This record gives sequence, C-alpha cells and structure tokens, in this order.
Amino acid sequence: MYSKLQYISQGETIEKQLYNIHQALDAGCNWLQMRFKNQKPKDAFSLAEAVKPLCEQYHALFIVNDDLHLTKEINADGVHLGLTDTTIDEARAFLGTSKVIGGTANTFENIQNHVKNGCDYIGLGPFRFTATKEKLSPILGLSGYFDILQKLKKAKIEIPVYAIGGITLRDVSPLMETGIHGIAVSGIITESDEKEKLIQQLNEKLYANVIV
Ligand SMILES: Cc1ncc(COP(=O)(O)OP(=O)(O)O)c(N)n1
Ligand SMILES: Cc1nc(C(=O)O)sc1CCOP(=O)(O)O
Ligand SMILES: [Mg+2]
Repeated sequence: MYSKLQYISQGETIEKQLYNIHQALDAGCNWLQMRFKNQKPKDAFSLAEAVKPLCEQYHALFIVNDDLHLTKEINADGVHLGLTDTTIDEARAFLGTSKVIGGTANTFENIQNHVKNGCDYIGLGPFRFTATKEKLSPILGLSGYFDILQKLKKAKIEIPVYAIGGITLRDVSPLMETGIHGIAVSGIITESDEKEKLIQQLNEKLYANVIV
C-alpha cells in the first residue's frame, strides 16, 4: 500500500527543485512527485536524471508530473496525470502494468472513470484555494470529500484517495475522517523551516488509526 504522504516538488530552476526535493527526502518524505511546469524537455530530463538516484538513495517512490515519455525514459516509478493530460487508459497502454499511474479528480464521476481505466491512486482536489496551481477546479471543502467518499463506499469502489490543495497540518485529522487514504502537499513542506518536525507531525496524524 502506498504511503499516506506525497510531496509535490516546487522550484523555478533545476537547482531550486533539487534543493527542495533533497530537503524533503532528508526530512523523511518517501514519496515524491516531481512537478516542474513549463520547462524545456532537456531541463526536465536533467532534473529527473538527478532526482532518480536521489530517490533510490532515500528509498522513495518517484512519480513524474504530466510527462509520460519522461517517465518511461528515466524509468521513474510512475506518473501523475490530470483531467486535461493524457488519459489514464492511454498512459496504461504506454507504460504497462508495472508503473504507478495517479489521476486527478474533482468529482465522483472522475474517480469512477479513472478506476475503470486502470488508475492506481487518485488526487482529489482542491480542498481549498492554493496559489501552487493555476486554473483550479471547484473547491471541495470538507463536505465535498465526505460526499464523494460516501458515494465511493456505496458503490464499493476501492482506490487510495489523496486529498490535495492548500492542506495544512490542522486539516489532516478532519480530512482523514472522511475516508481518504492520505494527502499530497507541496507548499507546507517546501516553505517549512522545520521540515523533519512537520513531516513527523503530518505522519502522526495520517497514521493515527493504523494498527501495526
Ligand atoms: C496527487 C496529485 N493530485 C492532483 C494533481 C493535479 O494534477 P493536474 O490537474 O494535472 O495539475 P498539474 O499538477 O499538472 O498542474 C497532482 N499534480 N497531484
Ligand atoms: C498540484 C495541485 N493540484 C491540485 C488539484 O486540486 O488538482 S491542488 C495542487 C497544489 C498542491 O499544492 P499545495 O499543497 O501547495 O496547495
Ligand atoms: Mg497535469
């Protein structure tokens, strides 16, 4: 089963991205999504080439945002695709069954489609406004998560759902009560001056009800 915390990278340059990713891994993140938007393919490749051994060193799962070809070229663990990116079934056909494919959703119907097409996990959002991403889908709030997770339960659809969008430490427990599997975050980890402490606190809340 996937970890309950995914860190989504930030940074306008290769150097800044690498710094942020290294810091997050060092502080205890074991699932990284490399999100390096609007870059030249050669720069995205250079970054991914550096991130891959770093993730191996830290035993972290390495997911690439958007780019199927880069995922295959670099042999990353998987890819995350949005509602306007390559479709999940095309991605599955291209990458095969060994790669992790995550899909963005904003509605119950989005999740139904993704599951039908062989998606491995869902990023459901946005929870609230966030400046990290432009052109946000309608904000879900806590009630949106409750509604959608109830519908999934009723329809007996089982897939790990990650809440995303403007999530802070104090949102984690109420979000987990809706039935989500975990969270995907970017800003709070990137901007934290105490990353190790924050990740520990996030994990305490994420794993509070897990019996080991
Ligand atoms: C875990 C997770 N969930 C949702 C997204 C958003 O994907 P997308 O809508 O394609 O937007 P971009 O991230 O590509 O700007 C995500 N990246 N990760
Ligand atoms: C990448 C992304 N996708 C979203 C969606 O709703 O699909 S919200 C988002 C940004 C997540 O970063 P932060 O934790 O800084 O808000
Ligand atoms: Mg995308």
